[in-house]
Parts: sequence; structure tokens; C-alpha cells
Amino acid sequence: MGAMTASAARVKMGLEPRFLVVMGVSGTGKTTIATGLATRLGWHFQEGDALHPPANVEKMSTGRPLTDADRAPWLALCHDWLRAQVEAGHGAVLTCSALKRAYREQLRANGLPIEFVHIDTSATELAARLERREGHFMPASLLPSQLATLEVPGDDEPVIRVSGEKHPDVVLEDLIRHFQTEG
Ligand SMILES: Nc1ncnc2c1ncn2[C@@H]1O[C@H](COP(=O)(O)OP(=O)(O)OP(=O)(O)O)[C@@H](O)[C@H]1O
Ligand SMILES: O=C(O)[C@H](O)[C@@H](O)[C@H](O)[C@H](O)CO
Repeated sequence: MGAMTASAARVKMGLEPRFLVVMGVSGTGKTTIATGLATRLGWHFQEGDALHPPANVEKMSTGRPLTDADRAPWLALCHDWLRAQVEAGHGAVLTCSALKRAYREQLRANGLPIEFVHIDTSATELAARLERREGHFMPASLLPSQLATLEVPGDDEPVIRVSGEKHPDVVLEDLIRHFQTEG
């Protein structure tokens, strides 16, 4: 039997399109969860790291945290991608650390119906993962600044909270069940 098409998957799941930003600090599992969701649901996927200006990647690679000014053009590109997905009307998943409330507001600007999926993982587990991870520009030495910069989303923000310490398959199942329940 051939692979299920994206539209067949959507019908099978019975889910309306949603516009998700999978957020959290480096190493929390954004790419793992977002790619899993996009594949399972047949939704469009964008790796937020791929939208960083090269100077940002260079800065992080050399162990220097980004500033608000560094992040501004990147967040603008993330917002533009999200807006294009909303206009096209298909489900979409973006990875973006979205560490501060102001960044999340920038992503949601112009009334975009964005929802954040915040993956929360303990500092100890994050440090172990980043030490183990190979072939990624983000050094483990930037973890303290990531954690210090994070403003955990408030209850007044559109956020779905998940634990990054469960197996990714479990997190995916929990999220899909949540979407099915919410309609
Ligand atoms: N739930 C999990 N349990 C254990 N390991 C995980 C889990 N989720 C992700 N990982 C592993 O942790 C590392 C970081 O995951 P991932 O790259 O998805 O995080 P990220 O938030 O996208 O990171 P970054 O923002 O730095 O790109 C990877 O090696 C991944 O395989
Ligand atoms: O806002 C930031 O400081 C950055 O987006 C970082 O979070 C990295 O891009 C990402 O986590 C990759 O490791």
C-alpha cells in the first residue's frame, strides 16, 4: 500500500488546520516534536533556525548570545512565514525559541491565530542533551543565557504546555489527542 497523502492524513485525523509555534530553549526538542507533528498531520513545516541571518548563526556558534536587536529581523521572517501559512489556510508548524513575551507578540502580530507549544525540560536534562548533540551550531555553553532569557508563557497567552522529558512519541500522542479533543 502506498504512503498516505497529506490530505488523507488530515481527513483521517479530522483536524482543522492550526498554526503552531513549537517554542522553548535550545535542546528542549522543538525540531523533534515539530517535525513529528508536521509529518503525522500533513502540515507544512519550517525550521526557524534556517531563517536566522547568517550573522546570528555565526554569533551563536562562537558562544555569544543574541540580543533583542539580533533577533528582530529573524522574528520578522518567522512572522512572515506564519502569515503566509494563515493566508494559504493550511496547517503549519514552525520551530522558534520565542523566549520572550515580546517576541511571541511579534510573531502573533496582525491578529494571526498562532498557538504556542511550549516544551519545558529541566536544566539538567538540557545540559546533558546539548553536551551529547553533534553537528549543531548551538554550543552547550549558551544554555544558561537561554534559560535566563526565557519568559515562560503566561496563562493569558495561547499556549499548550508539554513536558520535554517524556519520550517524543508520547508528547506527540498527547498533542494530537489534545487537538482532537479541542476540535
Ligand atoms: N523528549 C526527548 N527525550 C530525549 N531526547 C530528546 C527529546 N527530544 C529531543 N531529544 C534530543 O535532544 C536533542 C535536542 O533536540 P532538538 O534538536 O529537537 O531540540 P531543539 O529545541 O530543536 O534544539 P535547538 O533549538 O538547539 O535547535 C536532540 O539530540 C534530540 O534527539
Ligand atoms: O533566540 C535564540 O537565542 C535562538 O533562537 C536560539 O534559541 C537558537 O536559534 C536555537 O535554540 C537553536 O539552538
